[in-house]
Amino acid sequence: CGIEAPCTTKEDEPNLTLVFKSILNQVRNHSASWPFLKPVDKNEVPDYYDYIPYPMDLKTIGERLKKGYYIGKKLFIADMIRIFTNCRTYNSAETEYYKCANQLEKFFNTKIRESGLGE
Ligand SMILES: COc1cccc2onc(N)c12
Repeated sequence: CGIEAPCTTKEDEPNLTLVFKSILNQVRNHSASWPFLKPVDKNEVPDYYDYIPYPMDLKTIGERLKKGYYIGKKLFIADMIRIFTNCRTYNSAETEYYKCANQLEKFFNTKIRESGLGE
């Protein structure tokens, strides 16, 4: 759907929630997703929230998806990218976390392209 080919009916509109759900599940199942499955635990990492004002994780994205928060692709992509940028802000480049963020972002970008959500 777009200006050149407007959606004729509701059915034509790609069911974005299904697409986001599929991408989220594939990202969650990736071997590099383990640091990002749930919010960083303040007890484990006491200063994390001093450096990261807008935390994000895959569990939170799943909850937002269920609530219908992602009415467009930009909101979904922004939350996912925030996971990676937060991780690269808090962790230095040689850490396992930083490497997981880069690997997972590469995988995510591929899924976005494959799904046709990319530009
Ligand atoms: C378990 O995840 C962590 C533990 C400790 C520091 C962290 O920065 N970014 C993370 N995802 C992270």
